[in-house]
Amino acid sequence: MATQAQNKQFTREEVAKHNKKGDLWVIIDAKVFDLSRFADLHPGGVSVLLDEEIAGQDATEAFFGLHRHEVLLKPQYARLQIGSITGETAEITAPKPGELSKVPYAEPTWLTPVFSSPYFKPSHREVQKAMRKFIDEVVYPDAQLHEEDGKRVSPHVVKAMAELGVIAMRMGPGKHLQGQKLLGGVIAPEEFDYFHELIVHQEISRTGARGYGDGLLSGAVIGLPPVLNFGQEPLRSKVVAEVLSGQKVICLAISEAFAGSDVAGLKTSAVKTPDGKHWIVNGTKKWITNGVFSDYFTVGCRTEGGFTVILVERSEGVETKAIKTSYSAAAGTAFVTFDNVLVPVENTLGSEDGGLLVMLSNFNHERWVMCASSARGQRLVVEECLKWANQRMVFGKPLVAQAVVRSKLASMIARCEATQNWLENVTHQMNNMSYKEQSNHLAGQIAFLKMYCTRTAQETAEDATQLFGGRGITRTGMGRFVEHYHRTVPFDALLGGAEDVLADLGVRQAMRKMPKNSRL
Ligand code: HEM
Repeated sequence: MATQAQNKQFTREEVAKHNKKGDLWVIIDAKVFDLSRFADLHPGGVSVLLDEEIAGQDATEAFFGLHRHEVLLKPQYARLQIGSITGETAEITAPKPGELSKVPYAEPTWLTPVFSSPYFKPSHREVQKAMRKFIDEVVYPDAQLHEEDGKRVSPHVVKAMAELGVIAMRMGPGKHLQGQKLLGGVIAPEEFDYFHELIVHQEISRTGARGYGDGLLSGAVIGLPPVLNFGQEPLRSKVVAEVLSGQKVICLAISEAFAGSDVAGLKTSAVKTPDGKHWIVNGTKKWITNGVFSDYFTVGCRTEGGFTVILVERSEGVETKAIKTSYSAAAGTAFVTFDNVLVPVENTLGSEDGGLLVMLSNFNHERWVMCASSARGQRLVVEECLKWANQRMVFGKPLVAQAVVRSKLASMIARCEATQNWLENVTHQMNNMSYKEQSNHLAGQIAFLKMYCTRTAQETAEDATQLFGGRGITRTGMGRFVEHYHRTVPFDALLGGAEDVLADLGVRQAMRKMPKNSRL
């Protein structure tokens, strides 16, 4: 809110008199700023402020060519405003928490005025509204802070996510939602479908903080379903309740330095004790998201007759070390070692030697979640690029006046729209198929969708970096989201199956369904 001093009115002529060192005012978007004392502290230096086209003048265009709007919203800079220009009103406003963006293509069509959708009902909009407000107000500030300092998600965010049922909603529709007051009662658990879940993931992805986003208990999205679907009572209810309430953290521990997409090549072993009451687990796991701060590990193990999934609790013999990856340490990415870890046989998830089924039934949902986030991440970059191309002046014209820039924007927008539309179609199929049918019919579709999402995401990252130039490789300032996106986008192309592996899977699935009587 404007202070009394900020309500003062000045003419442009009055402002023009304050144009020297020690007495320096500028106009930005009809607001008058006194930079007299700030000039020496200005990160961009003093000389640029003393330029005759800036000092005492309207610096709006110069300012927005060099700074993000958020600079003016920071309290230490906002208080430099001393008033406004008589008879003029500021035009540039920051989006309010929870608001939809008005920038074209910054929202999917179902959230764009006048457009309609066959898929989304009023309850989806209600969930979207509640999620956006929650993300903007509670999660976004924490995300920006910890993406940078590498610390894990703050306890107040975990608490709020648990209370609003966000952790549970990220696991999809199902019995685990029963008894949860989702988003304070905005949606009944039995009404919750895959489109509601799609919204939850896409709103989270808007934080533009990829490492923190994974640190936001993504381990549960992939590590808890095996417990939920294959765990034995009473362990199942205990672990599910602990994780959904945010008291305990779980992760999925499958990939190893020895094998990633090649599940059959895993070396971590589980051998029964002579009395048959325990497993003894030995081995290592690598790139385990949330592993650093996990209490439970859903572990893929080699067993005598094949492959078994076992829930290992953090206990003697379990150690986790942080791995430095190209995104934030807030994700808690770990190298995990199991050294003669004793685990009760009741912790077996699914049947002994039947671990492949446990893993495979998890994959479709996991990959679809990644598609949801990836598609929304691309859209965020489209919005950044549209704003930049519009406000950045080059050769005396906005960047968007260049045909080559428009061509890049066109490709970005087309990829983004194609991805979201395919994603919505797949989501509709998920809503109308049983879990088993999904495994049978959607594994190929989802594999191709993920391959397409992550390839197009990388193309968009490249194009965006070109548009932002040096700022696209700078971690602060105008291009900070583009730099971040370009640096972290390869994660999506690797997690949940590398692109080439998924492409191959999709084609093999299709060939299996080829009719025997079909010929050219
Ligand atoms: C209220 C007035 C201003 C404030 C609070 C301010 C603040 C800042 C801050 C925080 C930065 C660091 C980069 C960032 O985080 O975006 C910066 C950089 C810079 N500022 Fe300002 N600034 C102001 C006005 C201006 C004006 C009028 C100019 C005119 C030319 C200017 C020129 C620059 C330049 C050249 C940089 C370096 C940009 C870069 O490294 O890409 N600033 N300013």
